[in-house]
Amino acid sequence: MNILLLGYGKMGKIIGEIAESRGHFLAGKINLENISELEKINPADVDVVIEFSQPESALGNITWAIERGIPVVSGTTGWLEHLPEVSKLTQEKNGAFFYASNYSIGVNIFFKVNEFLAKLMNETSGYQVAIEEIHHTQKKDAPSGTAITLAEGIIQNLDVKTQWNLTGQMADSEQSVPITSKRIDPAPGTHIITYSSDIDTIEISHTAHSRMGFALGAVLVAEWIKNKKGVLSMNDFLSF
Ligand SMILES: NC(=O)C1=CN([C@@H]2O[C@H](COP(=O)(O)OP(=O)(O)OC[C@H]3O[C@@H](n4cnc5c(N)ncnc54)[C@H](OP(=O)(O)O)[C@@H]3O)[C@@H](O)[C@H]2O)C=CC1
Ligand SMILES: O=C(O)C1=N[C@H](C(=O)O)C[C@H](O)C1
Repeated sequence: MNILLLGYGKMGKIIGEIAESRGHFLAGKINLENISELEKINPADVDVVIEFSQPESALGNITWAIERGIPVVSGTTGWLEHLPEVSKLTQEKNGAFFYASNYSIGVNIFFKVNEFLAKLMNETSGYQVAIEEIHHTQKKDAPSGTAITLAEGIIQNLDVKTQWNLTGQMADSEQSVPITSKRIDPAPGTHIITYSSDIDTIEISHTAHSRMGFALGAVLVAEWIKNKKGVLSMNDFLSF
C-alpha cells in the first residue's frame, strides 16, 4: 500500500517505521515545515492517509484527503468539535474516515472494562468516580482524547453521570466525572479510573510503555480500511 503520512512527529515517525516493516511504501511524510510538498502529491498514488498532526491542523488535513477521495485514518486529538463537518463531507464524497482517540488494542479492551465497571456501579452507592491521565509535557491538549472516551463510557453506563469536567476549570458536581490531567515526562500515556468510598477504593488503569501500540493499531486499521466507506471507529474494526 502507498501510505501518505500527514504529521511526521513522534507518532508519524513510528507509524512510518512500522508501515515500512510491513512492506508498505511511504508516499510522503508531511510536517508543517515541508507542507508545500503536499501540492506535489498525486492523489492517485495514495491508497490511504494516516493523520497524526496537531489539534489545529487535523480538520484541514482530513478535508484535503476526503476531497481527493483518499481514505483517512486519523488519530489526532483535541479537534472533535469539527467531527460533524467531517462526517458530512465523508457522506457527500462517499469517502472513508476512521477516527480513534486511541489505536492501542490494550486501551480498547480497557474501554470495555471501564464500561462494564460503570454499569456495575449503578448497583451500589457511596463511591465517587474520578479519571486521571498522565502524558508527556509536549502534549498540547487536555484532557487527553482517551480520557474523554473513558468519561463518555462512564456517562453512558452510570446513571448519575451526565457530563465530565477538567478539574481546576469547573467545579466538580454529583452529575460530573472529574478528569485530572498531569504532564510528566516521558509518560507515553497512563489512564486511571478510581471509584473511592469511605470503606474502599476500586481502581483500574492502563499504562502504555511506549507509543508502539498506538502506531501498530493505526497501521493495522490503514490495512483494513481498503474498500470501506463511511465514518468508522474501533467498534467497526474490532470484533469485541
Ligand atoms: N489516537 C491515538 O492512538 C494517538 C493519538 N495521538 C495524537 O496524535 C497527535 C500527534 O501526536 P505526536 O506525534 O505525539 O505529536 P508531535 O507534535 O510529535 O507531531 C505532530 C506533527 O504534526 C505536524 N503538523 C502540524 N501541523 C501540520 C499540518 N498542517 N500538516 C501536517 N503536519 C502537521 C508537526 O509538524 P512540525 O514539527 O513541523 O510543527 C509535528 O511534527 C496528537 O494530537 C496526539 O494527541 C498520539 C498518540 C496516540
Ligand atoms: O498525545 C499523546 O501522546 C497521546 N494522545 C492520545 C490521547 O490524547 O488520548 C492517545 C495516547 O494517550 C497518547
